Amino acid sequence: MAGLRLEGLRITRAGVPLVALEAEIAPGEVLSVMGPSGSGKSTLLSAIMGTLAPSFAMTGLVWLDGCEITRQPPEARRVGILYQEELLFPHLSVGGNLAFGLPRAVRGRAARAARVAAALAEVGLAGFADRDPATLSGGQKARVALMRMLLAEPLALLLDEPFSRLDAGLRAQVREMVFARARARGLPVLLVTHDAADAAAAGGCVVELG
Ligand SMILES: Nc1ncnc2c1ncn2[C@@H]1O[C@H](COP(=O)(O)OP(=O)(O)OP(=O)(O)O)[C@@H](O)[C@H]1O
Repeated sequence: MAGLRLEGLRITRAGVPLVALEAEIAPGEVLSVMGPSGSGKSTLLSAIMGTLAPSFAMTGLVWLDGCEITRQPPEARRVGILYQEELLFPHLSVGGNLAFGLPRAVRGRAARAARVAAALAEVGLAGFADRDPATLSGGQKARVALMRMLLAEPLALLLDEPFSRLDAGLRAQVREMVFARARARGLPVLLVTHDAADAAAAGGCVVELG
């Protein structure tokens, strides 16, 4: 099936069960994962990214658009992730940050610049390519981080509390933008959050860990 599927996923640490999850996220849908601190939310995201620390053991399968990717190295997985912090490269311009996300297959200066310009325009930041990321507001940084990740053409999107540092008004605005851009591309989204309002805004199913 298209989308992200976790089949009988079980993660243990020193033999102790931490995460057990069965889930299917269709293209354009969101699954919210909630649970107390330490319940394994970030560990679950690492398992999907392929970056699970060696102290954990995992069984079960991860499927992406019908391909089983459980043992694929992280760089081969077309999975995008946004963290609590935007993690923009401070030594690159906004455009440089965006170009970093572009696949190598997009060749030629003009073609790459056009993709970057279109991505900026898509989130209302036309003309921002030469700006220093340090001069952006929190909401603008969040939009750049989103588009850098989407320019890499992921097949699924993982969100590790990316709205938690934004204040209430901005939070709703950025959240809507992330979900809308993901829906427009038909991406399955797995959202980790402590906030019931985030999960409600996502509109999909909610699972609780722990
Ligand atoms: N690299 C690691 N090696 C061993 N144990 C780890 C490692 N990383 C996390 N843990 C432990 O695994 C458990 C789950 O951690 P995880 O970060 O997945 O929780 P979380 O639900 O994301 O928590 P929070 O909401 O606080 O971010 C915790 O008990 C944590 O201490």
